Amino acid sequence: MTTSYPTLQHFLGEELDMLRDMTHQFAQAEIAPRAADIDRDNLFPADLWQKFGDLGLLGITVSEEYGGSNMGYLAHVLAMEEISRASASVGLSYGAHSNLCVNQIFKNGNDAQKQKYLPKLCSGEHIGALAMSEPNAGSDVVSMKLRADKRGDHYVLNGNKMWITNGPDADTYVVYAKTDVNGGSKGITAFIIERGFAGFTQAQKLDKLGMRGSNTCELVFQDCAVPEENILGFEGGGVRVLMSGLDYERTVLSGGPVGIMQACLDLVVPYVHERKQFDKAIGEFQLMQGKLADMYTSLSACRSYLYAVARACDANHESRKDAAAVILFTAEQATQMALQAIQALGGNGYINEYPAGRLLRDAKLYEIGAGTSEVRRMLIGRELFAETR
Ligand SMILES: CC(C)(COP(=O)(O)OP(=O)(O)OC[C@H]1O[C@@H](n2cnc3c(N)ncnc32)[C@H](O)[C@@H]1OP(=O)(O)O)[C@@H](O)C(=O)NCCC(=O)NCCSC(=O)C1=CCCCC1
Repeated sequence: MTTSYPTLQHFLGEELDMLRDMTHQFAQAEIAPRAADIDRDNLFPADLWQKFGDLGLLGITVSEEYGGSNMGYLAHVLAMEEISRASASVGLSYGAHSNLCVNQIFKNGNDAQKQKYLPKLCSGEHIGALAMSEPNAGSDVVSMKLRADKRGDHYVLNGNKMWITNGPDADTYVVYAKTDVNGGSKGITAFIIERGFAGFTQAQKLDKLGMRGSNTCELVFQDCAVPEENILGFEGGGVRVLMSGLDYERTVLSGGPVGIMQACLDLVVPYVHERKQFDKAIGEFQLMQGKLADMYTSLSACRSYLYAVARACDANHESRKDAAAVILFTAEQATQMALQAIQALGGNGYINEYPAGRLLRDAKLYEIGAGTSEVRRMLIGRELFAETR
């Protein structure tokens, strides 16, 4: 692990260690120095996408024939963690592209769709997004209202999507719509939509509390004609695409909060050596050492759980319960750790010249996006109860 102090070694093996170190070097050199500007000025750094592509990070779960690097979910988590450690905003947009869009097309697309869309998404020529939530369908996602009516060999989409990460910047979108408004979960179908399809527009950009370099917007569909070959999976099969995708999404995105936690420690450890009060470094005080201990323990537990869940995905033993549990735990711990970082830095923690406030604002997103903490608790409890009936 490339830190200035020892952390728990995970013995990931040569290939994964190299990937983590390479991503770390790149992210610290090319992203971290820009993180404050990205946040302050709402800058989406599109120039990074080609570089991510060159490093093989965009199609990390995709096989080589479609332009991917075929390294799996633990690799994806490591990349997500190191990018988010440098800038959580960039990490979020990276995760939305590479998991929510690219991995969904790879897992659910037919060969023609994968040939058409994945090489450009994996190289960074195109940016990806996924559109699930609507103004009145957030946690209750199955109640979505975006309609897709069949007309001959195409579908006509009408309605809108809300809070779409990468929405303003993407070229390729995975979009869920109702092909049977009375069909409940069996009425949902997934489509691949391209920027530039007539009747499809990227509307108002949303002004957010955190993750400010990751653009979010509303998408509007007005008589938008989509060819039937752009159905991802099959008509009426979208809920399976959506729900199974959420399991991978929750696992991979958990690299975000873990990266934020590492960034908190990266900030606090040197600070408690440099900052002197009562004629000694504040790290000499037991109360500060207690804070360091809590932060270290929390990060190590989150990281270890996350790597175990990602390894299970790589072994085709993904679990809905653990996907929900790992993001529940890492997200809540990251928010608490960012609060600890602010407290450890005292007055400096409360001014924007230092990154502690940004880490808190960014961490909070992970208690809401990809399912709220409440939905995650409901899912874990429901699954555990059902499994032990
Ligand atoms: C858990 C939940 C709250 C509850 O669902 P219900 O009870 O309505 O649905 P239920 O009865 O659980 O299931 C429906 C069908 O689906 C099948 N299935 C379930 N899991 C799976 C699975 N793992 N694989 C395959 N099929 C599955 C299930 O069998 C059922 O089919 P059936 O109707 O019986 O034919 C669900 O809706 C949920 O999770 N919401 C949070 C959405 C949510 O997380 N957005 C976040 C969007 S925002 C976002 O992602 C980001 C935000 C910002 C950052 C980037 C990401």
